[in-house]
Amino acid sequence: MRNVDVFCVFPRAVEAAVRVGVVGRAIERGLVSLRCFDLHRYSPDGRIDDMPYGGGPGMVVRVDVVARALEEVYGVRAREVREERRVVLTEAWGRVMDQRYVDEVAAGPDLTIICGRYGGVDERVRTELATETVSLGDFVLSGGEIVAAALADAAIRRIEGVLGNRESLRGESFSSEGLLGPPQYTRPAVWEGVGVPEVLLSGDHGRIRAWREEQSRLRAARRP
Ligand SMILES: C[S@@+](CC[C@H](N)C(=O)[O-])C[C@H]1O[C@@H](n2cnc3c(N)ncnc32)[C@H](O)[C@@H]1O
Repeated sequence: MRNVDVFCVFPRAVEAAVRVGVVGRAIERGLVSLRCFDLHRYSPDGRIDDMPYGGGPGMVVRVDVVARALEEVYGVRAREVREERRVVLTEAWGRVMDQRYVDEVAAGPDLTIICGRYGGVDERVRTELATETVSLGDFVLSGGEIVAAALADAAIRRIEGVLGNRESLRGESFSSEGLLGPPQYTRPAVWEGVGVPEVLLSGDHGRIRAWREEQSRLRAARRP
């Protein structure tokens, strides 16, 4: 994956969250691309939602608007986009994102994320246009923009060259089975009477490594 496209109602929200820090610099350097499209631009009448068939509260994002957006951006039939790209639809009940999924996305084809809003998205977006559904967790957000930003950030930082020092990926939470990132400390060495573990000040790299491994295991075992 080198290119990430997001289709949503609030593109600036995604841009603001992703174009910062290391990921923002990677985009500026052209290592990866991020484009965020406003679905309103692709509606023939300016409306991207309509009332649900069968009645009920909450408007539904229209499949024809999403399809037209995909067609205009990619220049192929909307159904064909998923033959070339991973097309992710954000859904509260979708596959819950974890590091394994993020790594799969980073190593896979270019990414398109379609964000829902309002009462949800016409089911035909899922069945006809998307390759998969993804969730940030078992709770309901107002829209998929936060999910898109989370997935884009997490996947882009796994791309070779994005982090100055790839070493920092090793030992990170979820990078190896049964381990979480160890506790970290920095100056001051004592803050309000609470000191840093002595081993970290010892300069003994073997002991420090062993302590960190042990802490990573403990943290995983005691995870709430
Ligand atoms: C208010 S929610 C709609 C919830 C929908 N009626 C349901 O019962 O699942 C609007 C949109 O936000 C997005 N969304 C909300 N929570 C999410 C989550 N936890 N993960 C991924 N997307 C979410 C989805 O795109 C959803 O269509």
